[in-house]
Amino acid sequence: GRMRIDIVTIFPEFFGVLDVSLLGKARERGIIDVAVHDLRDYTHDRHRTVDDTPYGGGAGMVMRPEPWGEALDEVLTPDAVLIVPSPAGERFTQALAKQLATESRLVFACGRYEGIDQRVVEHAASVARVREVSLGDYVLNGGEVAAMAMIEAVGRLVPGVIGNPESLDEESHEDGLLEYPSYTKPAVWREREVPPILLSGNHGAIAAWRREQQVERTRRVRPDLLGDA
Ligand SMILES: COc1cccc(Cn2ccc3ccc(-c4cc(N)[nH]n4)cc32)c1
Repeated sequence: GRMRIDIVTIFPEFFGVLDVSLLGKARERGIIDVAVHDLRDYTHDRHRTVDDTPYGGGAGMVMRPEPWGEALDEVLTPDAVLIVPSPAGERFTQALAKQLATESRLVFACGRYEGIDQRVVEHAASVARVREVSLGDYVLNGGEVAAMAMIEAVGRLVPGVIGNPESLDEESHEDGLLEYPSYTKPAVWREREVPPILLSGNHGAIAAWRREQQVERTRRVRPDLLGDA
């Protein structure tokens, strides 16, 4: 397949849904191979312990380095990019998604508790490229939801996964602007009309109107994308 994705998590069942979604087709076509690994398979005690108390004190638990070391020894190859979802990571953006979509191998390390012993990331960086990535400025309970979102955002950009690739060109954040509003039949719905320009057949005027809608919507909702103050 064009891309291989390995996911290490204590909740492997969480990723079962990847079999049915859009990525399910990509997997059938052999474009994207996904393998999920249970971190507890890399523990050796009776209780399959993956966490312990934090050095220096503080609330919560930290994920032990040993199981992670053994799991990544198995899946992390030098050509891979290790993606570690984290509240303290760089922001995940469409630009990063596009960059990751060109990679042949991605490994996702999904943490829980208060995160993973930092030495795991430090060691991994001696083997492969490592990126700690945040989905946004809000706190999740673990990395699985973030990994799922990133896998979907990256997967859909891998050539052959999306049926009609031209739809990728016009979407939000593609040209740095939010997308224009979309309409379909009926022309009138609950006494609300579709903007007449869209029924005019004047494709130049329609393109101009759509661009204006993008700029206006971006200025209203996401002025930060315009570099405005
Ligand atoms: C301050 O609160 C926390 C501090 C540390 C860790 C956790 C919980 N947690 C564990 C692993 C993990 C991986 C990713 C994320 C995450 C990513 C984004 N964008 N939000 N949250 C959260 C995670 C909570």
